[in-house]
Amino acid sequence: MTLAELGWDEFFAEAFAPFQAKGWFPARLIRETTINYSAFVGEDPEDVEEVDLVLSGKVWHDAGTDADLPAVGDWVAVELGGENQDHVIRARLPRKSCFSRKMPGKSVEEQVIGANVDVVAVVTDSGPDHNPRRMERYFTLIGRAGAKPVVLVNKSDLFPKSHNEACADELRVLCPEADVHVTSALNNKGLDVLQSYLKDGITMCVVGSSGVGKSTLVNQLYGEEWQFTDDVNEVTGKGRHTTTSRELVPLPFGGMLIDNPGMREIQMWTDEQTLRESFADVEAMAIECRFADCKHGNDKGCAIRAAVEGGTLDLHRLESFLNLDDEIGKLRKLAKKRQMTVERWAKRTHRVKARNLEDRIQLEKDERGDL
Ligand SMILES: Nc1nc2c(ncn2[C@@H]2O[C@H](COP(=O)(O)OP(=O)(O)OP(=O)(O)O)[C@@H](O)[C@H]2O)c(=O)[nH]1
Ligand SMILES: [Zn+2]
Repeated sequence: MTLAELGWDEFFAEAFAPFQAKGWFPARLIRETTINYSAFVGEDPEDVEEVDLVLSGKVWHDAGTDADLPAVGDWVAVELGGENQDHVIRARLPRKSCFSRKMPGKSVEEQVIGANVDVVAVVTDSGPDHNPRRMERYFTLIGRAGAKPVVLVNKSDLFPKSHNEACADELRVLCPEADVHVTSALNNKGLDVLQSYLKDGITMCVVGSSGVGKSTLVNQLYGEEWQFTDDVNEVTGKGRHTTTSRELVPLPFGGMLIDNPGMREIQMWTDEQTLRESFADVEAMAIECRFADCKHGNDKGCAIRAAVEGGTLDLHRLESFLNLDDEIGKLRKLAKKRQMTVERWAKRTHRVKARNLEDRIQLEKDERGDL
């Protein structure tokens, strides 16, 4: 494989020029674990080689936030170590694009899902997963990343053609920049369009709710079972996935895919605003209630209760609406807990990553303010 096939171009070559003078090599990060990174290093630009890397204390130290740290998809400058020496990431090159999300809650902490991502494919279906509001959130993330949005309305075999098309049209209106395709990953139908995006040097992320068919699709593209496993847990009877690290995988016919467990979490993020928005229809009904302070209980002239009695509003939905404040409280707690876990995790990985002795010594010096 060549550097160019990995996406190396003039933009990165120019950014790399000062590091070349130091005898370092360009590399693209393909995997990130809690202890180190793996990358394809272009010591020979026409024949890259996979190596493990550690992060230099300087890069770690200079990173103002987690989002500044090298992430899967990043191009970095690497100093190759001799025998029994670590190969060290000396610098991260600027990103052309960065697919990231904000942590839920009030925090402004940014979490990088993949760096230098060209195309983000959102997998959904025209049935239970169809949710224009959630799709809007995806489109916002993708737009901010500077990537091309592609939507796959999957599981087309399960729904009538007209239904799939209506759903696709709705999404096209929602995001005119997006290419929307109807697919059936299970039957390998419509997936050939993806190959028109996956050219040499192009990196794609596949995101979407659990169970919409992302792994099925990726396996179809890859032509064989990739790192996704689908063993069925004997106790729960449910399939489970063993993908634990972030990974960039070159595809046999060109292009690359980034898989990232973080992407699987996107569908779980909800925030107060989304929760409120999802009850917009009920809130609109409340305007029709006779009294402005209607509690939608036994109050006279309550439009919401009338809707429940008339069968146009589900009772469960009304109950959830009445519990909205509770729900928001729970959400805030959850977001806080999740954020604390992430922060703790990030601190730990920082420490572990600077495990290269020389870097640690430098780091301690830096921290003491020595020269
Ligand atoms: N009928 C039908 N079933 C599909 C299709 N694509 C995937 N499935 C099935 O949907 C189920 C979930 O598919 P996965 O590929 O594991 O879904 P996923 O998006 O990777 O799910 P997570 O790993 O939980 O995020 C499996 O039983 C698939 O066989 C499709 O196009 N049609
Ligand atoms: Zn009311």
